Amino acid sequence: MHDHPTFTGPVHPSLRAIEMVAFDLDGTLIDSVPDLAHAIDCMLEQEGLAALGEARVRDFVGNGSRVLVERALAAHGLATDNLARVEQAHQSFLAHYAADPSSRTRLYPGVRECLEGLRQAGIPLVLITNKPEAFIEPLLSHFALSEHFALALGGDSLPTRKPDPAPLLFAAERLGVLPRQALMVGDSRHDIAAGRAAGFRTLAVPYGYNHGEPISRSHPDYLVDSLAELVVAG
Ligand SMILES: O=C(O)COP(=O)(O)O
Ligand SMILES: [Mg+2]
Repeated sequence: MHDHPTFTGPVHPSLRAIEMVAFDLDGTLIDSVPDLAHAIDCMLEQEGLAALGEARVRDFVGNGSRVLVERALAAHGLATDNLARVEQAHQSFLAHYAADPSSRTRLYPGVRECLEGLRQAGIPLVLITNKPEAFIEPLLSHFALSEHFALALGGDSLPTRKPDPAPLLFAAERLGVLPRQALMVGDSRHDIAAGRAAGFRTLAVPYGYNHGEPISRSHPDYLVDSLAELVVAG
């Protein structure tokens, strides 16, 4: 077990006996909805549909890019069983998002301190997002966070994504850590469900995207207002 020698204060109880921390990305580390909503609205404009804006799009985030696009089309009353139309809209969204995934996106307060503190304590970190893998590296490098993660998995890296536990179990096995020695940190019920199904401990932040519902309803093992609470004296 690590002895967490460089923490400035007491170790947060969620980290006791933890040998790997898995972080969600959107809504946990980064407030990405402004860029996601912009790309959705550009896609909608191309499809001859009205923009939805950040407040609407925020509640659609959490199950990957294709479901995000389906929800945006459904908000306009369009059936999502028209696969060709969904595919075209998805490709349009991906192209718009790829053109600018970060200029309106911000790191949440406490994130950098948390990642740096955990790294200094020698705890390996992994990133497990439902967003397509292609966007992970551009975003992490934009915020100079790439070096913190031993492994990063996207929603299309494996056959299944959160709330399925497969990416969490894959990461634990890759790092040689038992599920009960791992902590899943996220903002959505899909993170908590995946963490629980994988046998990880779970910790939630309340400020992200959870389809408009309080994350406390998912009964995470821990809830913190800021990730800084993991590494500073409380
Ligand atoms: O892309 C999404 O739907 C959500 O991504 P996340 O898993 O990083 O929150
Ligand atoms: Mg999230």
